[in-house]
Amino acid sequence: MIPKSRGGPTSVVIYDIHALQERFYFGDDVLPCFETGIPLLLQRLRQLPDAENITIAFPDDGAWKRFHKLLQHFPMIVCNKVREGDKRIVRIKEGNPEGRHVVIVDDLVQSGGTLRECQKVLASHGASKVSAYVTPCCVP
Ligand SMILES: O=P(O)(O)OC[C@H]1O[C@H](OP(=O)(O)OP(=O)(O)O)[C@H](O)[C@@H]1O
Repeated sequence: MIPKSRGGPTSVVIYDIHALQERFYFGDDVLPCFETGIPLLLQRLRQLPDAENITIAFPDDGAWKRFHKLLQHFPMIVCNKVREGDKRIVRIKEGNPEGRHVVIVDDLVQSGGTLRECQKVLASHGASKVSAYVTPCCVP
């Protein structure tokens, strides 16, 4: 329960909301404001000693659609992901990780299976280092 503030509805800032319909979760006493954490990621990437060797990877089309415009000055890798029961099968659809520090950007981590499988496929195609950035993180 979020109490109303003295000035009216309380503002709640949500970073990288997973599904836009989740904004209707709040009642009239809450004013949700939508932001993205990508500027923080960009700031961090600029500080890295290998900033010139960064490639961004999206584990699936959903992540690509959401974030690619904000990261378009980096080389990119787009993957395909299919779920089979509890398994996630990730394949590279376009882009080349060879010799690159690849930063996976996704819109959610839940079990970590997608990140793990994505890391494996990037490493097996020659990525020199794999990191990940995800804003909403549901820790079971
Ligand atoms: O950490 P995990 O348990 O692997 O879950 C995280 C993944 O789940 C969602 O994708 P989903 O396969 O549901 O497809 P979507 O992109 O259409 O949401 C989300 O986009 C992540 O890629």
